[in-house]
Amino acid sequence: MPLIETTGLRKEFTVRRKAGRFRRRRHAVAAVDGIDLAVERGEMLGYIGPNGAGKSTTLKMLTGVLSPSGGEARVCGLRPVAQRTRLARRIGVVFGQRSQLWWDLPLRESFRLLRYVYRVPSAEHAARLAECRRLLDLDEFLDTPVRQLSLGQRMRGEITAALLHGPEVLFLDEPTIGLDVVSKQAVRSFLADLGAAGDTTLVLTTHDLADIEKLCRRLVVIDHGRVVHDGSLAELHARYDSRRRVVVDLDAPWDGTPVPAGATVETVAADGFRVTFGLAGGTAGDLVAALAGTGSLRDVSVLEPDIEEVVARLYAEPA
Ligand SMILES: Nc1ncnc2c1ncn2[C@@H]1O[C@H](COP(=O)(O)OP(=O)(O)OP(=O)(O)O)[C@@H](O)[C@H]1O
Repeated sequence: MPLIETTGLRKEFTVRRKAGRFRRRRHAVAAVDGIDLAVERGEMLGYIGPNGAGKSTTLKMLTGVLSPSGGEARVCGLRPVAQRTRLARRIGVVFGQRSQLWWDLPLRESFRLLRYVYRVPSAEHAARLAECRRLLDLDEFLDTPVRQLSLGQRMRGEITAALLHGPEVLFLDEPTIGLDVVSKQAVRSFLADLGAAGDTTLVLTTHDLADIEKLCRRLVVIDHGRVVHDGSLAELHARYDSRRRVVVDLDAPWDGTPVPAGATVETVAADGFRVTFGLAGGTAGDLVAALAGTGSLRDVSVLEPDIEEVVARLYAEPA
């Protein structure tokens, strides 16, 4: 049975819109418009989409913060709103905008209090905390009040706080937003290792494409509250015919040597000494072997398809 399952999940908000000079009329707007989703244990799911697509609203319904207007959701076999307290013991939540730490207390004290909130056995709590301290480098600021932590330090604290009770699912809403390059990398590698260990199912929303590349084996893309893609990043590239590129530097200007099927010349630069090929099929090895036969091959680099390009194309498609 999937660990997370939704059928026809919907959320409508009522908004007031101008209707004439002084009048306002109420309108129902579907922020989430019929989402069917099944996530198996151990998956690392990227839940992405443009601004206002309905990502946070979905996560709020899955974590029991918001009641759906229609459809069904089950997380760990529980109904998120009706069984919110039981669910809280089985999931961890990291929402960039909201903190689960005590603002005036040192980080260490927040962690201690969370042990009582979730009634975690002392040895389990100590073991998980020790691991997070080591992997997320917490020791330097463990005794600092939360209000004095930098954003990157606080995020590492939030992730630890969400994991101390050993949740089966970790929901993260924009976990790397606003972090500097070093903190981003620390958070990403930690989450990658956590996901790879296989015990924790990760669901994250992000606008950072590097998060997606590093963390999400499966991508669910939503737009206007509906799923517009569900599959791996590789499938997304295949759908948009993304190409790998091979850039070669030559000892003599390019003379139009025949290349294997699937390879096409995209650009010729540096007076013919640098050629970029697009690879729609075949391997970079076949192309390089063909070029090596000319005797003028000096250097080769292979560029993976550009995720930015493919996601921009996907977001630009009408829902
Ligand atoms: N409490 C609310 N009342 C009215 N409308 C809301 C409310 N919360 C969200 N919305 C609307 O629902 C839609 C989806 O919002 P949501 O926050 O889920 O999007 P998102 O995909 O998380 O966006 P972002 O990437 O910008 O965070 C938006 O049009 C938003 O304005």
